[in-house]
Amino acid sequence: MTQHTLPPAAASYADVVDLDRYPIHDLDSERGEAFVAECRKELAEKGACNLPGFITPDAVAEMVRLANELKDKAWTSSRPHNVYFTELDKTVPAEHPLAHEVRSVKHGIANDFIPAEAPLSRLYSSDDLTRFIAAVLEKPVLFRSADPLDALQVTHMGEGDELGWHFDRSEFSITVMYQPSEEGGEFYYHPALRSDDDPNYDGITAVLQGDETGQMLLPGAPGTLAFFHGHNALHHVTPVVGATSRINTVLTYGEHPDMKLNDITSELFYGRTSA
Ligand SMILES: O=C(O)CCC(=O)C(=O)O
Ligand SMILES: [Fe+2]
Repeated sequence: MTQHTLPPAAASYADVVDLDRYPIHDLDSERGEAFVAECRKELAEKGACNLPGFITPDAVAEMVRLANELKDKAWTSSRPHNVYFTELDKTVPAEHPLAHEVRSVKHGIANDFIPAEAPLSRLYSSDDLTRFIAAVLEKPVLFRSADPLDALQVTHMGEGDELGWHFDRSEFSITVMYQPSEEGGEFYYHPALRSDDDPNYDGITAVLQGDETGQMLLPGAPGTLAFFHGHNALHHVTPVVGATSRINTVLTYGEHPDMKLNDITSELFYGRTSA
């Protein structure tokens, strides 16, 4: 790896990350390497890696303030789907994962409404964060989203909103929690419930029927950054209870540059396309 970047005080995100605890600016040092190794170990063992207090309290507070200020810009997406986000298969029994529909409702504030100087926009645009994410995921290189709407978006979930059980289309996801709801809004997952070799329809059907065996809870305190293998871990967010919105961001990365949403997905999440 190349020697790089600025000392922490000069980094454009120095006020956003607790760099004493999480030295993403110093990955080539001994403590940086040890930190990455710990993250990899947790991700391998639990299917998720949870970094509480990653984002500083001031940066969290500013993101909550911005999210509330921009709330009326949010686009509501509420289309039912199956766990794979594929066309429902009418040839299988109704309880089969290919046919079973779940409910998801969320309100997304597109990247183009969020100021470039917002704490998370500054962090997301830094190469140090991209390098850190790639290092934990053991990728030689990763690219940030190039989508004008989807790059650094902020999601609100209000009372009654939820995300139904699903597998992510992407291999992994990275989330940043700003504000949990008072009750509900909890992220549960079943690590490695399927694999490339085994679709495990019976195991998925059991979860869809309410079986909680092997279920894990990803804690979501304000300021937490979490990695999870959402492609093989079935996961959901339970309905939000109470007047406090659950507010978070899903950070998007890919192995190719110029990554953009297709028009159908862009319309679904943001009510428009960027072209
Ligand atoms: O909001 C979360 O915690 C998870 C979001 C998620 O699962 C997704 O966007 O695919
Ligand atoms: Fe997901």
